[in-house]
Amino acid sequence: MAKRKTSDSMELVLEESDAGNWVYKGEGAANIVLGGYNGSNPHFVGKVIRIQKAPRSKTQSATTSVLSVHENLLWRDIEGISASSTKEIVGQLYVKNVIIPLLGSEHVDTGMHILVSRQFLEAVENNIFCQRPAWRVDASKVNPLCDSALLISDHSIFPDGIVNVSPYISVEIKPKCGFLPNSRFIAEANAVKRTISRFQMHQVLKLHQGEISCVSDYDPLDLFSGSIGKINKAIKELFTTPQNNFRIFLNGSLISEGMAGTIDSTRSVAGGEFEDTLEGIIRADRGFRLNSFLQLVAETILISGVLDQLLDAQQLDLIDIEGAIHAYYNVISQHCKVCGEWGDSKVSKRCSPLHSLSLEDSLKIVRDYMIAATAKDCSLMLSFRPKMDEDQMSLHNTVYLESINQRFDYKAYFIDLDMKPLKKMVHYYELDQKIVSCYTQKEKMKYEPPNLMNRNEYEIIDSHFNVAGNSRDESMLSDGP
Ligand SMILES: O=P(O)(O)O[C@@H]1[C@@H](OP(=O)(O)O)[C@H](OP(=O)(O)O)[C@H](O)[C@H](OP(=O)(O)O)[C@H]1OP(=O)(O)O
Ligand SMILES: Nc1ncnc2c1ncn2[C@@H]1O[C@H](COP(=O)(O)OP(=O)(O)OP(=O)(O)O)[C@@H](O)[C@H]1O
Ligand SMILES: [Zn+2]
Repeated sequence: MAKRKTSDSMELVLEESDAGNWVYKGEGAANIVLGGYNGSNPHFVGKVIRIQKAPRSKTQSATTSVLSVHENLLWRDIEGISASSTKEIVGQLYVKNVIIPLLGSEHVDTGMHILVSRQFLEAVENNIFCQRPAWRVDASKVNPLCDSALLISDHSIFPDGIVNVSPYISVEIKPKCGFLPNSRFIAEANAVKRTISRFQMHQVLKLHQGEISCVSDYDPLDLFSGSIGKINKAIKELFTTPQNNFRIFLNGSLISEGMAGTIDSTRSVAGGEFEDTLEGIIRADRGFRLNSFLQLVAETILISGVLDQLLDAQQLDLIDIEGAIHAYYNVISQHCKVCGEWGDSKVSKRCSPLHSLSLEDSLKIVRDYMIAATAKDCSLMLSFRPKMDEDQMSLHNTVYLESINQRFDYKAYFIDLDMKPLKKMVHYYELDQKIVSCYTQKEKMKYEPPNLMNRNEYEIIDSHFNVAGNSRDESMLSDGP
């Protein structure tokens, strides 16, 4: 490992020979995460490194600027943002100045910027190839042209400096949007958005497009409800159909089978096997541990209140994408394509006042929408360790599970708090319309027997929703200006 002098500090540089000290931990659409460091540098113990990915379909260039002109305008109040030379630095400033004031510093880790050599990235790419889900490999690779990465605490472990005598267990939950929109800019044809959660409707589109093989009964509205019964139900549903919304780690290693980034995981771990895993963590008889564990997760969500702030941040999306899209066109000073398509209709008339807003007001609407988008897509990591000595002082919060009379230390951290690219606004609008219209069509089919339906209606859905091809567009993960 080398050290390189930068303008204001000495930074660590990860070289080719360091790659073997890290193991694959997981990935999302935009980043690959390595952990389990087994080298000799104490800076890296208990940490993960988060490395940008690049879509295979796009030629990468090292010279594109980090933020576009309009993004610089949108985020100009974040000190130092326009001078930031890498995505990681922009990301850190965003977390520090925008996200932490909303979610609190207790549950957020800004991480540290480190340098990585191209040889390090290429060696990582080779080393982790076999562990990555095939569909992620097809879509993207480690971006060989980024020269920095983010070093963050591994939130799936309990690093105390004390030798760990007791095992610990962590869950990662991607809660998604926990409220129903109530904006007057929602078209009447889309009124269903006011009563059914976006997650539930999106499941129908994902099923239709072949991204999942069965729909999940998880509903974010339950998870965010503040009612223990509903939170319990949400956690059970997440365990039953985890998809990419629920993962389990034992002593820092992923144990929920086949889930490392796969979107279609129908079951996390075999119930019986998991009962054995929980021995030594949950003080209950075999057969009762799983239920207690799921209860523990639900209780912790309730007593920690950690989702309350997240919900407030999500609700910065005040006027829904059907309103915010118009403010977006004001910000980029372009003719509004949505109003253009609606022509002289009722909807267009309802939304046209949005085009008379000042630039400042339009910027605020779009900024708040983008922040809410981050809050709707982040994940929560909850880690638990049984308290062996009830009287022992703890550095962590504790939770008491009455049903089994047992106390646990716990930690709660949000991960994946990335700034979303501004150009995604158009995608957000289009996806929203697709989700609602697919859901509405499918509901209609439920009540109208197929033989009475006009054949054209099926054709319209299939051509519109591209049944054969999976329409997930990972080109969005690298944002050009
Ligand atoms: O639009 P959504 O709700 O499908 O969310 C996307 C996620 O899909 P999913 O949670 O499976 O539905 C999607 O997750 P997956 O790739 O499906 O695991 C990403 O998190 C994506 O964000 P980004 O492009 O990496 O910044 C997410 O995009 P954003 O909407 O957060 O920008
Ligand atoms: N600080 C951390 N501690 C432990 N595990 C982590 C940490 N950060 C990320 N991970 C693991 O790596 C996976 C991918 O990370 P992350 O969600 O940040 O990727 P992403 O590409 O930004 O995701 P998305 O698809 O939502 O954009 C996570 O799902 C989690 O399992
Ligand atoms: Zn408009």
